[in-house]
Amino acid sequence: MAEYQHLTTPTDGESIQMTADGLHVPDRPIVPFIEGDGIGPDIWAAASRVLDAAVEKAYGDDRQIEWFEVFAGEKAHDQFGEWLPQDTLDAIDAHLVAIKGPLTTPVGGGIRSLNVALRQKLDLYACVRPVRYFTGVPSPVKEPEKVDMVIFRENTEDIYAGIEFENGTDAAETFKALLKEHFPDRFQNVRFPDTAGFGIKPVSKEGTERLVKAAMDYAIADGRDSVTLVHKGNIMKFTEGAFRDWGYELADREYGAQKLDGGPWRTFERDGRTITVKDVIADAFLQQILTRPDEYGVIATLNLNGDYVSDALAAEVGGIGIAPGANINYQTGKAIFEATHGTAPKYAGQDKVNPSSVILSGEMMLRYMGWTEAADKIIDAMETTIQQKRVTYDFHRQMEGATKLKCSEFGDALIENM
Ligand SMILES: NC(=O)C1=CN([C@@H]2O[C@H](COP(=O)(O)OP(=O)(O)OC[C@H]3O[C@@H](n4cnc5c(N)ncnc54)[C@H](OP(=O)(O)O)[C@@H]3O)[C@@H](O)[C@H]2O)C=CC1
Ligand SMILES: O=C(O)CCC(=O)C(=O)O
Ligand SMILES: [Mg+2]
Repeated sequence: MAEYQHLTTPTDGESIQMTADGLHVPDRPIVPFIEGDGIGPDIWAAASRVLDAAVEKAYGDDRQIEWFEVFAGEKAHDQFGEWLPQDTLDAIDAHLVAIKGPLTTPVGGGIRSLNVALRQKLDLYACVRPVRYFTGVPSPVKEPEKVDMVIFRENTEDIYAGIEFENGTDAAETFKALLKEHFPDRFQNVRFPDTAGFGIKPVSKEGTERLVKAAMDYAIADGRDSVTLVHKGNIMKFTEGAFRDWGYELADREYGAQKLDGGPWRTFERDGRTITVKDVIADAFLQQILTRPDEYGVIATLNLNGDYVSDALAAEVGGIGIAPGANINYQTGKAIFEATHGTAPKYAGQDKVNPSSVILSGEMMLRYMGWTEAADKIIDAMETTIQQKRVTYDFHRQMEGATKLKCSEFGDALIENM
């Protein structure tokens, strides 16, 4: 058992473990949670009640989650003087599956993203964000029901690796000198070298392959008919372009994909189905998900593209109030489930925002744990409650004749509808 400086493991319950046969989930698993900053406490209060109710309604007394609070962000800083205590990493490491609320990242200076740090330190390389439509949700597009995609966003590389040099610092001067000495042709492309800051974007073959493999395996298991590599490889040839090429090579080598005539697209057969592996440049993709969303199923993309695409796609099906996600390492089984949105600080403490993103992240977590009956209860309750037009402010402002509920009341409505 992990030794903690400030935490005490719950005495009831057991850890989830990874075995040769996959995840072993006891009937009373200990699941660490981070409440989060800003709206975190509001949405977590509603979400934890909904998750407990779903488990109870599905399994009675036979199963129960033993919640284990761990700390990051402002709460950790206030209590322990640290933004991301080692205890928290150790607890998630030991219990494998965790769920978190959003954590604040200041723009410009200050701490780097704790959200990104958690993903990188635990090597949770796949950020999985399903985007689907619930009937009745207000949408800015004409046929939102055609949006049904699952984004696989690479979570550990790209510009998020944090290799940046701030203009005016010694580090930036050293980096500039190195660039000037060793790569004078590239240095001369720096338009204003005296004041430029720099960022480096690592993208590797291994990093690409494990992410694309996760997307391909998901497409096979979930009965999807395409995997699309989304990149900006025309401009960033050796990072985003390489992502595309390595993705196609993996499809050929590991899945037996065969090139179609006249282009780079491939197909392969699985379980009597043809799965297409294709690619699209990120800017074109962003317009096509508005004009022809039904042409896309599983999306594999790099870290920054995945961040942009997640919010853009969420907007088509009601916004980031209903956009769940998971950060997963499919080899170790470690996973942290979290909403796509952030801390929405202007709404903090008002019991106002939509808790659906974190509730649906919890639904993904239950499914990941194999507790599908409880997960199904959440989906059914979500469908019923939205069709009853009982919604939070974000949907209410765009819906005719809806009843506006507080965050906690929306949680109550879901429980009532289970
Ligand atoms: N994984 C994480 O923990 C993430 C953390 N962040 C961090 O969060 C902070 C704030 O970021 P910001 O750019 O404002 O983005 P946010 O996602 O926090 O909020 C942007 C807008 O999205 C809408 N929104 C967000 N959450 C909900 C919800 N639960 N229900 C309904 N609407 C919602 C609100 O729209 P409206 O104003 O229209 O009502 C809100 O103003 C930053 O520090 C950022 O770094 C950001 C993303 C992810
Ligand atoms: O870490 C952050 O503050 C932002 C992260 C983010 O936007 C995301 O993961 O979608
Ligand atoms: Mg984001």
